[in-house]
Amino acid sequence: MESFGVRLDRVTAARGPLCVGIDPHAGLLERWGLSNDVAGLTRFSETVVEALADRVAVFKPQSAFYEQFGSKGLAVLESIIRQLREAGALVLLDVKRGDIGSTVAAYAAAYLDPSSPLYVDAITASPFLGVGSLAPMFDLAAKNGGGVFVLALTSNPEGGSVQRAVAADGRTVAQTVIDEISQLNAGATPIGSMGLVVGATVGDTGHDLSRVNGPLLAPGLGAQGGTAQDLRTVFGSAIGSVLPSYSREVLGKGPEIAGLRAAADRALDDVRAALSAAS
Ligand SMILES: O=C(O)c1cc(=O)[nH]c(=O)n1[C@@H]1O[C@H](COP(=O)(O)O)[C@@H](O)[C@H]1O
Repeated sequence: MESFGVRLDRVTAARGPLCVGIDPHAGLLERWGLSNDVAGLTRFSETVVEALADRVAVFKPQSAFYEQFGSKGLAVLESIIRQLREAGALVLLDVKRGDIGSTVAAYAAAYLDPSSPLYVDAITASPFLGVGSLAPMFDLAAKNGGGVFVLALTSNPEGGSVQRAVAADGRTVAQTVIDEISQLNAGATPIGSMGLVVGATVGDTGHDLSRVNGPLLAPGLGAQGGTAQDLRTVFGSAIGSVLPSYSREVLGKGPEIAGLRAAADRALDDVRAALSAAS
């Protein structure tokens, strides 16, 4: 099986470096004229699939918005994961999982084992029980051509108090995460399969991202105030590995198919301009 890094490189070369988050907030459902229930969730999700599945490289459904409707919500999630993947996109499921190693192995089986109903190309993970506790995820991802995106410097204002705390060896917690993920990606070409999450809102991080050799997911664009121009400041020389991610900024332009497509095109134009200006 080809690695996630190889597959990501190919799909972003063909479709452009863009991730669209699928976050069916109650407020968005209302704006789209949909009910805040499973029927509304289904209609919303299928409209995003119809508008964008064949043109955007990566989709990041936010699991929480599906989980809140129980098994019926998860059935919708399973269905759109399948449709997005059949349309040639990669699915990065935003679940931010993390636990002790033996439990992490079960999360890995849930999302990164091809026989699972919720199998996806990659997931988000939380490293705050120790990056090493995520090893079963890294192992299963590597075995099956999957990816794991580990939180490093998140876009929310509260993140810094934990992530920028200085550990006993003088590095910040975030730099420790960055360094451990860098080791997992060492030597991979064209890019490794273990990613990091660094928010577009965090400014000049003061952290060294130069050796990650893996994809850098940048959420926080649009609704949270980050702009494509900010990416240069945040990522510096690592900007070539950035996967910019927009949710509400694109979804807010629905429910018309044309509106969603125009918003995704605009986002891609913005990030392309920012990434090429930097190279
Ligand atoms: O892991 C993430 O995707 C994530 C990390 C982070 O630091 N900040 C962040 O906003 N996210 C997610 O990215 C999405 C942002 O949505 P918008 O603000 O609408 O673009 C949400 O699903 C968040 O859960």
